[in-house]
Amino acid sequence: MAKEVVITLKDVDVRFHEKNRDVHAVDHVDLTVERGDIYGIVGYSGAGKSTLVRAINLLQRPTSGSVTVLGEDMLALSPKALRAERKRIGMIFQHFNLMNSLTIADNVAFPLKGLRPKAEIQAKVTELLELVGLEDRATAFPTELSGGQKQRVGIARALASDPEILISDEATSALDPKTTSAILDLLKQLNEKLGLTIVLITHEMEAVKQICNKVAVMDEGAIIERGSLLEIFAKPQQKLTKDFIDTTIQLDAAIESVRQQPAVAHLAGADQLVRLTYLGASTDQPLVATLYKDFNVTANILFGDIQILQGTPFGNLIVVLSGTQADIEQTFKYLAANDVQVQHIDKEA
Ligand SMILES: Nc1ncnc2c1ncn2[C@@H]1O[C@H](COP(=O)(O)OP(=O)(O)OP(=O)(O)O)[C@@H](O)[C@H]1O
Repeated sequence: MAKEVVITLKDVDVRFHEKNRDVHAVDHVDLTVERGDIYGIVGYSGAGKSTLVRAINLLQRPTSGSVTVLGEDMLALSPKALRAERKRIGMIFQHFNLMNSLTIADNVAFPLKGLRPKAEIQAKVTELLELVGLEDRATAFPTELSGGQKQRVGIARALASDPEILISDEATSALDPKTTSAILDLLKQLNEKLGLTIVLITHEMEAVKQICNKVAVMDEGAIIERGSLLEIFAKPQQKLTKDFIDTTIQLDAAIESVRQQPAVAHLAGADQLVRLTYLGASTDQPLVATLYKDFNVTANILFGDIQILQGTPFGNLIVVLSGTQADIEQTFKYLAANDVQVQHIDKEA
């Protein structure tokens, strides 16, 4: 059964006119998000990610295009109806945006103030603080908390009105890697437990890799590539996408150190230094064994990295292939037929 679409952006364009420059921040973007997705939007600073996601709840009105969220044509709503609709779309930010003069409990209660009876709000706040693991910090103030704890408060506050969608705008960018990972785990739990749909914008492919099921890559206001996480990691088409993926395996550093190894300095005859990338059932050992058994080509593994993406192995090997030129060519054909990507690496930088 097709999943319910909860966000549809059609031909969304955002332009800013400033005194000395015109900025085309979002360039005719189409985007479809289904219920239960954790949709990552990755791109460098200035790519237009924030502007794009702010168009979802109309914090940023598009210059043109249409925005449909949870069945509502957002641009057609009255100010009152838009306020109500925004309650269904929570948002968390890089710098948490907490009020330092209020306790943690009051920060979380803030969006509900005056909308529900006090006792009900109190019960809701207790429930939310439990959900994010901060039940014992209700009376503390934001300045007494670590960055990770502050983001947990941000998440609890964003969930106060029981939104169906959560927009995360670089929510882990100010956090160290361990805390980032814990916050991402929390988002994943909330996605599973509450059925929350999440749109996560980030400049870190590592964050996308950890929890997203879909990803779009943004550059200069446009989405240049998109697909399921596995599709994108298995067969990235654009150079920028490949660069982002390579950051998750620290490939540049690996190539650098591989180039120092004697096996590379003394490559013989037809020997080739290549990177093999594969996703799925084939693992490095059968692959390497097959190359030898069927093609007489040995693969000397100089670097190996295997990660599990949504339960599927994603492998990257840097190997020296040794054999006759003809055998190596047969090997490349075999690898291509088996969906193993081959990338040649120069032995010198
Ligand atoms: N209100 C605004 N007025 C003028 N220009 C803006 C405005 N908001 C964003 N821009 C410009 O639009 C472009 C895209 O910015 P945006 O913040 O959406 O990018 P981003 O990918 O989210 O980057 P970052 O992570 O640095 O925020 C940038 O050139 C930015 O300077």
